[in-house]
Amino acid sequence: MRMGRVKRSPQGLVVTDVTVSYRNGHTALRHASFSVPKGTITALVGVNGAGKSTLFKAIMGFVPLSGGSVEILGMPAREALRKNLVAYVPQAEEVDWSFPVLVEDVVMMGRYGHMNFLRMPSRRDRQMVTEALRRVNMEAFRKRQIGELSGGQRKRVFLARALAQEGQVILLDEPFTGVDVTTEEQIVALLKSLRDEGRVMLVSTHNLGSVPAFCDRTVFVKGTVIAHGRTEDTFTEANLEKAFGGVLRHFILGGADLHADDDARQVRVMTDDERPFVTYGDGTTGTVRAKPRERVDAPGAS
Ligand SMILES: Nc1ncnc2c1ncn2[C@@H]1O[C@H](COP(=O)(O)OP(=O)(O)OP(=O)(O)O)[C@@H](O)[C@H]1O
Repeated sequence: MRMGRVKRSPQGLVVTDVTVSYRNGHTALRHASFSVPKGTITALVGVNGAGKSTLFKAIMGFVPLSGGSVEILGMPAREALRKNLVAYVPQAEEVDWSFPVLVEDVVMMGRYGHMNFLRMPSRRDRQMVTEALRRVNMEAFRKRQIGELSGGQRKRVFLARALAQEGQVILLDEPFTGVDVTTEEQIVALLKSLRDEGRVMLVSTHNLGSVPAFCDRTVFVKGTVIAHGRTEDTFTEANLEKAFGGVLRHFILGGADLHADDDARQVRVMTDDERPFVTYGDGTTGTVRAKPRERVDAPGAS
């Protein structure tokens, strides 16, 4: 009797030895490798220009790879993209907001890949759009022009488009930039519920403080992947130093306890088990005071 093949449970995303060079000859990523299991939220962190967006573009097939490969849900990236399994929520700057289009139309774009060439929305398509708008709390805005919305509302609309697409792998480029605390909390809650459905979320962010609070895994990027793995193992002072180097100041690690502190201009981030504390410029140390509603961006954040 022949034994059936043992089917491995597929990884969410496997990036192997990826190199990307732009047409001007600049190599933005060299030999980048990491993997992410299904049902996880992964943070992609690094300074401006580290290559985070390039990594997203490489996964989406927007830029050609000069080397390496990307596997998504156990299949080559091209196949997963063709099957509409990957959704991308771009940075706000990449979108032309003057283009006159209604919120519901933007979300319906997520359904295009599921429609035939005539692009006539079916009842199911319309239901999916309504459901997606409901999940991001934007139903009331469906007839508004996208250009009339606030930054946080636009983010939610693009997240709704990803949901309408039924993306199993969702790439979010800086979802918290220009977003108020309540919207950030709503987005985080939504990402957690999507994770519990077994989806894969990759989130590039400057807001290092919130990473330990909701990201299961962290990928540190600096022209390549310098560290990756479970957040509790990788979110260490050594990796933060490597990724953010000498510019590591003006922010304090501490998950929900993150706070800005005028006295802490020359902060070094230290982690003491799970309880972070800070060392000030003058060498004194302190524990982190709770001030959870404050956002502190890494240096160089736009
Ligand atoms: N189209 C392009 N042509 C040439 N070089 C580019 C192009 N896009 C990005 N780069 C360069 O590649 C490097 C990585 O850029 P990328 O946008 O991936 O960084 P990032 O980590 O996403 O930065 P940010 O946090 O500012 O969004 C930078 O040095 C950038 O100048």
